[in-house]
Amino acid sequence: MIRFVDVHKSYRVDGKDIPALHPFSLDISDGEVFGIIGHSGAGKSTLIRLINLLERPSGGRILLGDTELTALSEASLREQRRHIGMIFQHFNLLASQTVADNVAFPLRLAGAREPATIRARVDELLARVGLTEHADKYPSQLSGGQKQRVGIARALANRPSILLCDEATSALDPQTTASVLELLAEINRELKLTIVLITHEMDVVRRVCDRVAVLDAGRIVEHGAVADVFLHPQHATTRRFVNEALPEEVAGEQSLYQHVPGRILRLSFRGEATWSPTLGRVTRETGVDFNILAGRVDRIKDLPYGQLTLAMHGSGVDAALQALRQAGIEVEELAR
Ligand SMILES: Nc1ncnc2c1ncn2[C@@H]1O[C@H](COP(=O)(O)OP(=O)(O)OP(=O)(O)O)[C@@H](O)[C@H]1O
Repeated sequence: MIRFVDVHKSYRVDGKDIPALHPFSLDISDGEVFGIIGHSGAGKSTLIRLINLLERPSGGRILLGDTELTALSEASLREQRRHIGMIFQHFNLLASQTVADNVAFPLRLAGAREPATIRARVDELLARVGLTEHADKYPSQLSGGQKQRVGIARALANRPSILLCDEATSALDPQTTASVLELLAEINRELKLTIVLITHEMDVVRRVCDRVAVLDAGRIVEHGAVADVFLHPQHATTRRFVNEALPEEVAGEQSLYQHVPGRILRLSFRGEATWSPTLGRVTRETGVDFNILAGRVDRIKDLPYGQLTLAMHGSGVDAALQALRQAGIEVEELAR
């Protein structure tokens, strides 16, 4: 468990303390993928760098399990940091060293000396990230996605229990982003390590995170399970992020439907409800008619979900909405 207790952080600029993170408390559970999303300047990098005390908090306590990081000596803190790996937006690889040597670097730093032992561990790590063939290349000979895979192998070298990802896919194209996120999800599943990632893209959160915190101007304005936050965003900032990840019709842009007759509804299906023919059954039973204005069926991590925007007609609409809700479908009325 990573635990923040009444933590806050200010930076001293021109003799004045400027708050970057207002006081907050937050728990991140072992083995989860936790996303922190926010616009530029919201405080994401500050927050993630507090976890390994690359930034020291101005107040409050940070704990890893039972260990209070904020109370440790420099030597003990160095030891604790071995349990925390980190990957970066711009990879931060050593340009003059081969892929294998980049991955070996933290092993040597931690005291490994035996070449055969180092080589065996590097081979294992490169196999995990799919770069066995590239061991003797230099970073300049790799694509962005391959560089980030080297970064991941390097971060895993000393078997950390926490992996911090600082905008790890922001410099990558969508397809490469998807494959790096898939690798992170696999690592989380198989090695059971906790992943904390910061991003400004809701789609990254949707694909890999279990829970998310939304940061806005140094405050956590919303946090919870990704499915809850994604399907029912409460705060204006969260809504903007979610809507960026959706076609505007599904996002429920009300102006789009001003001239559409009927009651405009958005239905959200989660899990098994996504696959059952509830809408057909309910409309038949209540005698209502509907037309589909927009829709999307996708996944939030491993959870299938669907969102449909409909116009519904007929005297049985209220009964239909009640039956849909009873069947576990979430219904919002956008306009009537
Ligand atoms: N070393 C520093 N000295 C002074 N101010 C800083 C320092 N680092 C960050 N800040 C300020 O703290 C606030 C939060 O910055 P932070 O980098 O944590 O945000 P962010 O959400 O990660 O932004 P970005 O996505 O642009 O990296 C900003 O106003 C920033 O200018």
